[in-house]
Amino acid sequence: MRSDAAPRVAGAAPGLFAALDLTLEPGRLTCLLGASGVGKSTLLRLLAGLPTGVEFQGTVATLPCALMGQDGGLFPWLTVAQNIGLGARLRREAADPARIARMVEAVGLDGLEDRLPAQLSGGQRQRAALARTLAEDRPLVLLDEPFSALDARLRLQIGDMAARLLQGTTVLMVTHDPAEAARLGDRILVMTPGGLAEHPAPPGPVPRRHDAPEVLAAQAALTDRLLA
Ligand SMILES: Nc1ncnc2c1ncn2[C@@H]1O[C@H](COP(=O)(O)OP(=O)(O)OP(=O)(O)O)[C@@H](O)[C@H]1O
Repeated sequence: MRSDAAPRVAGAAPGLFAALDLTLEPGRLTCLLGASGVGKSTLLRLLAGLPTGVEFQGTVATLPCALMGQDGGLFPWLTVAQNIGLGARLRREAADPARIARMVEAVGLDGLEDRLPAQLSGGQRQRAALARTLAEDRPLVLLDEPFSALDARLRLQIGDMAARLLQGTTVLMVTHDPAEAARLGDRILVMTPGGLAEHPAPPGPVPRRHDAPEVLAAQAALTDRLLA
């Protein structure tokens, strides 16, 4: 879903990160990288209006959003299809079976619709959680390492698919993978305890080819930056 409003987080979390000012570009996919524990998930939760467990002094302006957290958040007693349609059910809207079927197909879970999360592999669970997030069609989508459990081939396929489906949506995606950021980020940000820094994204629309020279160069530069 499109929106011209720009979500923004401005403020500091004492002991975690210094004052930062993040304004997301409407309709663009922003990738956020940074060391473990620096506060990336905290930023997502602030934008989602959820408790963070840390003190935050500042302001948040956000939009109705869909958040895919690191644990996926699937309900164990609901099937894959029921989990994907859960948002509609919670809003007391009729679930749209055609939309659910499209999402199941998009993440390659055909035939597994009636399984419970415990009957799926870790990567399949992650794909089900992604399908649920994409099915929500919110103007802001927050993804916390959405492809971390996937093998290299699925990472490319599902990442490309998600970037296409989310075209025009404002997205903040946390990833630890410089290659993913170089392929999928319209904009790339690196978070440190000192705040946020812009890293130049390769040219061209996302998803970019994984082996394009500019993408490989951006991946290498980003890796160097994260190792510094
Ligand atoms: N509910 C909570 N209560 C107390 N502290 C928390 C809570 N959630 C997170 N923290 C702390 O806040 C800090 C930032 O956590 P956060 O999950 O935002 O980091 P992250 O950058 O997303 O890390 P990772 O890349 O490992 O997922 C960590 O030191 C963490 O221990």
